[in-house]
Amino acid sequence: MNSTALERILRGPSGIGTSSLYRPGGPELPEGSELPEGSALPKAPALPEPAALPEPAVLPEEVALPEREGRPEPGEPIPGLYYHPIPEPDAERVAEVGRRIKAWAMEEVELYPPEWEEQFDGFSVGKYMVACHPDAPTIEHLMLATRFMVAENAVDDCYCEDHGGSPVGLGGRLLLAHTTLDPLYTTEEYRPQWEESLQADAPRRAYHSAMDYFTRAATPSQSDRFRHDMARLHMGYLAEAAWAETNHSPEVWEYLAMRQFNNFRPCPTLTDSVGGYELPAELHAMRAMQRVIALASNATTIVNDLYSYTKELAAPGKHLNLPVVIAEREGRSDREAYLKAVEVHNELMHAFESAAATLALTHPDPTVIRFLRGVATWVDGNHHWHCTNTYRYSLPDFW
Ligand SMILES: CC(C)=CCC/C(C)=C(\C)COP(=O)(O)OP(=O)(O)O
Ligand SMILES: [Mg+2]
Repeated sequence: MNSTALERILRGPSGIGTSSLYRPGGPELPEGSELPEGSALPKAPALPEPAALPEPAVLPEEVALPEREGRPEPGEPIPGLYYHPIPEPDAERVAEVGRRIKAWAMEEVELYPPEWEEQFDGFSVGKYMVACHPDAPTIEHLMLATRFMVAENAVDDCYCEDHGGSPVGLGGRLLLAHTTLDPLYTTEEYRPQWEESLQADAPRRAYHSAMDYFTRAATPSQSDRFRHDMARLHMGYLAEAAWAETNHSPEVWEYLAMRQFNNFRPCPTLTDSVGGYELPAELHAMRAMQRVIALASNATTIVNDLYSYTKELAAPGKHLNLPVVIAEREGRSDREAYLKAVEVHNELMHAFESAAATLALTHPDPTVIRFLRGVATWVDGNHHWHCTNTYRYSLPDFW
C-alpha cells in the first residue's frame, strides 16, 4: 500500500453523503435508560480488514487554499492552515445530542445559572461532538464524550478562567475535583465528607456524573486511560497557573511543553469508547502510538490557540497562546508571530499524519487502524468546529 493510499484510509471517507459509512449500526438506547456496570452500551461490530475499508470520496488530498487578501469571512478557515474539511455533521444527531446534553446540564448536574444559557448554546457542543465522532453507533455513545466536553469546559471556566477562575489556590481545587474521576479510598470516618464534596460545586457534579456514565460503558482500562489523561490535563493547568502567579514568560518550547498537557488529549483518546470498541491497553501504550496521540492532540490544541487568539486578546489580563508567546520571546510583530504559529501547527499536523501512516504500516491491526482513523477524524472535526463557531471565535486582520 503506498503512503498516499494509507493516509486516505486513515483519514477515512469524507464528503457529502459518506457519514453513514462511519456508523456500524446498533440500536439507539432510549434516553435515560439504566446502564449496567462495564458493558452498558452495545459494542459496535468489528470493522473489516484495512484493505477493505471504503475509499475516501470527493475531497482532494490537500486543501488548495485560494490566494486571498483581507480578513477571512466569518466561518472561513485560517489562510495557509493545513487542515481537512469534513461534511456538515448530521443535523438530526446534532439536535438530539444538544437536547440531551442540555437536560443533563440543567436537570442532572445543575451546571449553570440561567444567565449562562446563551453561552452554553453558543458553544454548540452537539455539533462539536457529532463532527468529531461520526462513527458513534448510538446517541448514548456520543453522550459519553459530550458530557466530558461540557464538564471539562466547566472546570476550565469556573476554576481557571472566565467564570470566577483564578490561579490562586487552583492546585487544591483541581486535586479535589480529580477525586471525582479517581476516587478517594479512605476510612469510614472520612468517607462521608468526601462523598458530600462530589456534589459541592458545578464542576465536580459534572465531572462525577460524566465519569459515572463513562465507567459503566467503558472497560476498566479505557477508564484508567482517561484518568491518566485528565491528570495530564490538570498538571498542564497548574503549570499555566504557576506561570501566571509568578509572571513568568515561558520560552516558546516551554509554552509548547505546557500546552502538551493543557491540551485536548482526553477527547481524541476516547474515540474507541465512543465508537463502541476498545484499543487494547498494550497497543495504546506503544511508544509509537503515544507519539501519534501527542502530535495529534498538540495540533488540535494549537488550532484552538489560533482560532481563539482575538477572544483571548480581548479578555482581561494576559492570556498565553502560541502567537502571543512567539511575539514576546522572538521579538516578532503580532502578525509575524501569528503566521509563524500557523507554520508550527502545520508542521505538527504533517508529523502526526506521517507518524500515523508509519504506525499503520508497522502494525496493520484493524483495531489500530480504526483507532488511528478515529484520532484523525477527531482532529478534522475539531478544526471544523473551531472554524465555524463564529459565536465564540473570530480571526484577526492579518491578511
Ligand atoms: C475539552 C478539554 C479537554 C479542554 C481542556 C483544555 C482546553 C480548555 C483547551 C485545549 C482549550 O483551550 P482554551 O482554554 O484556550 O479554550 P478557549 O480558547 O477559551 O476556547
Ligand atoms: Mg484558547
